[in-house]
Amino acid sequence: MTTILDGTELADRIEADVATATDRLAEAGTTPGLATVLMSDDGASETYVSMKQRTCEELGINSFHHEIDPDKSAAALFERIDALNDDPEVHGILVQMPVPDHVDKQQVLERIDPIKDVDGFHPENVGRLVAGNARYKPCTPHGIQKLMAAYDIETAGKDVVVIGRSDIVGKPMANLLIQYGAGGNATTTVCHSRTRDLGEKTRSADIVIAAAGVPELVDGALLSEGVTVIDVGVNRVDANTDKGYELVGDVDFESAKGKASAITPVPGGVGPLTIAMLMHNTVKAASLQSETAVELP
Ligand SMILES: Nc1nc(=O)c2c([nH]1)NC[C@@H]1CN(c3ccc(C(=O)N[C@@H](CCC(=O)O)C(=O)O)cc3)C=[N+]21
Repeated sequence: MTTILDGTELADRIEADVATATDRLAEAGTTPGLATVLMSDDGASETYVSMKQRTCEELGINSFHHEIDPDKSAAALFERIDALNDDPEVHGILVQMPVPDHVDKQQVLERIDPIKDVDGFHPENVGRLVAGNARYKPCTPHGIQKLMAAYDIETAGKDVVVIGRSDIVGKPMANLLIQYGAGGNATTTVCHSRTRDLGEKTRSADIVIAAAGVPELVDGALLSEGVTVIDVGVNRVDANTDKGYELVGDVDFESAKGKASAITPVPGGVGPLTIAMLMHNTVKAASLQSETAVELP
């Protein structure tokens, strides 16, 4: 029997608790606010940003959306970020990635006031995370930790293989996994496009976290019996559907399910948790900035 790890259900529960914390803060005079900034015409980015706005509204969080023409200069984006840094109603700022090639991503991340950096991508927050003193844990790795905890999937002493070394998922995920404490203490291997023999690594893993952005990279042949499989992929591949595409993970679900004791689906796995933890970080940001303590899930 393979357990399907239900991210949608857990995200709903986390969001209900975040909504309660939002109410407490609002009663104390601070309604949490999240600003999303989109500098892209990409359909997937538009979808994700609108999902974030909608979830804010459901939870009672103020949502402020800003679009910058992707043909504009980086200065246009920086000016907007500066204004949001100065806006007391905005507690969290998310600049949707990727930004256009002519905009230096690192400069964008460093421009955001670290206290408003609810993605946790500013070097100050990355440094805190690596030091074991995270302020805002990056949303996707944080969500994966919550999912494993909810299903009593132990990481301590386990062999975990992370596939992918992105700043958004792979690197922070590996950092959390090697830390002391709950959701950590794992023997962690980070694999990537230059890894010589991926299967050799993944077949000896207790937990495989696939975050390479390659559709169906991981199939049953790469896995051992009883493994836990976490699929971070959200790849849109052309298909004969209403939308003209189909959402495919980094894992070939059917063949992997044949080996796994537990596996996340796509959609309905990690994705919804990413959004839930963004809401969590936004309320934490409002709490820190208003110096009003609230209980968070
Ligand atoms: N600054 C920044 N922060 C991010 O957190 C960020 C980003 N940039 N750029 C892109 C990635 C991607 N991302 C997703 C969030 C939710 C789903 C999600 O909820 N997916 C649904 C399906 C959605 C659909 O139908 O397309 C699911 O998996 O069930 C997916 C992907 C956040 N990202």
